[in-house]
Amino acid sequence: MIVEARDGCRLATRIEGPEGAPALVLLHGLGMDMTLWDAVLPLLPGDIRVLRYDLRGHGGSDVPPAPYSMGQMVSDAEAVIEAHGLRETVVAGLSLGGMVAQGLAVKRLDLVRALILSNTAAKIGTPKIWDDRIATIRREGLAAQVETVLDRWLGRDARHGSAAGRARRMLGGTEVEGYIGGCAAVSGTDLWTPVSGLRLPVLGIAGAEDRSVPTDLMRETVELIPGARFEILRRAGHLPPMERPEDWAALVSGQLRAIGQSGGA
Ligand SMILES: O=C(O)CC1=CCC(=O)O1
Repeated sequence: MIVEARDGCRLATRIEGPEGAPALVLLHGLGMDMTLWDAVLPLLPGDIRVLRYDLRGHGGSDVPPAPYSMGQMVSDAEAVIEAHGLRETVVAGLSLGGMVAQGLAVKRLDLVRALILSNTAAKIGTPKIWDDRIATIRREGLAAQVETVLDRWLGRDARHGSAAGRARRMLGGTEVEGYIGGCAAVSGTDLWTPVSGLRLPVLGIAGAEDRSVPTDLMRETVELIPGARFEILRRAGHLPPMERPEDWAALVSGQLRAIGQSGGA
């Protein structure tokens, strides 16, 4: 289903699972698309509804001219969740998607019952780092940067396996304008203060070999929220849902059960 955002940007969405069941919303990261979740979907409990979509500028969604703001991306998430008639969802976001998830919880707690934050933080990098990256991509194109990004994303085990091929396809399929738009959204985001005011169940999942969002950076964000649980996946980089789908899905399934969103299987 296509959902139109407030500014007319058309977002490609997909929903699966039993109607009326508690919902899990999946938000991918920069240079990715909703196929990030393909390997974990069959491993999640059968009694939840799973909604995923391609962020603006990514996958099958429209690619408006850069830059994009975090406000726009949070508003997109609101539009997608509301268009599917959902409330009180569990929102799981990875990297840029995790920033959108945090921003959504700050703005619309009625839509967010719990957060699963994967390989993300309240603030990632510095404006200088992102400005440099944007300038490089504008100059050289994204194709020239694919191997550099994959090197940052993937843990040692995944570099030569099937996950590398799938990650390369996602990144290679991303348009320069969409990637740069997403870089600008990350660059302009610092959720440190508002996230420290959040009170809801949170599971943080880091990859021990993540070179994009190191475990300590992620831990600092998770520790802002009292009671949050933090897990580090061994032998995983920035894309555990692709690199370690069984481990990532087991953590998420356990959390869904712990907060009463799933009865099991
Ligand atoms: O591409 C990267 O290096 C890491 C990243 C930061 C935000 C995001 O979504 O990806």
